Amino acid sequence: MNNAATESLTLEEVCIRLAGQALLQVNTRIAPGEVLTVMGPSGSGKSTLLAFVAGFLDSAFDAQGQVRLGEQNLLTLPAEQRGIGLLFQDPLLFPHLSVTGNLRFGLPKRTHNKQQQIAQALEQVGLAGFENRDPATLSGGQQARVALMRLLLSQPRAVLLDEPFSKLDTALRQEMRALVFGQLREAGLPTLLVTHDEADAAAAGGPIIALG
Ligand SMILES: Nc1ncnc2c1ncn2[C@@H]1O[C@H](COP(=O)(O)OP(=O)(O)OP(=O)(O)O)[C@@H](O)[C@H]1O
Repeated sequence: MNNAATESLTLEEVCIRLAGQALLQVNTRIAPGEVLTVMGPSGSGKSTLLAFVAGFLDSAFDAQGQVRLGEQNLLTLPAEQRGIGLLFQDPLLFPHLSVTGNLRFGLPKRTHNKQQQIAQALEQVGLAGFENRDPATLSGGQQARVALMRLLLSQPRAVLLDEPFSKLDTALRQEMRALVFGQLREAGLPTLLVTHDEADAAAAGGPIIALG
């Protein structure tokens, strides 16, 4: 779609504390196109780590360390300027907007050929001709595909995935893993995946760290 990204996402000596107790420690570098999987029991701090990187960590936590994209320190930037794309278990499409409206929302304001980019994005995920559909009329898998393309059209510099396949049925889950990881690799995006599912980690094909 666009030129592949070339930046690494670096989490250097990250230590997050809650009520005076260390919750998690991470020291890692995610290469362009690589997916780092974070696993761990409920309450071990997986979502907290994503919130820290994305820029919306609750003030109940005390965080130390550095987060860098390429050479840029992300921690001094507000969430909306970090260039981080997020995918959750729910596609979170805007129900009052058509598929096109949702994808337009992802596109940077000054994009030329918006309609053409949207049509190409839909074609890439087997949804050619779905431009005017209402999200409520799409299947779960179709909604997940639109959410993925909205993310990619927003030209993020890194991606965070929080249990992105957990609400899909088994067959669809396998298909979406291949699609999501394939697209992220092709786009060269460093990606942090939080999951409980070892098959997700295997499909991601990258290193795994365990919290807790
Ligand atoms: N806003 C908050 N204020 C205080 N404590 C919080 C807050 N959010 C989460 N916690 C606590 O921080 C710890 C880590 O929570 P977190 O949601 O990161 O875990 P998780 O590994 O993502 O769990 P799960 O797998 O269940 O989603 C938990 O003990 C949780 O109760």
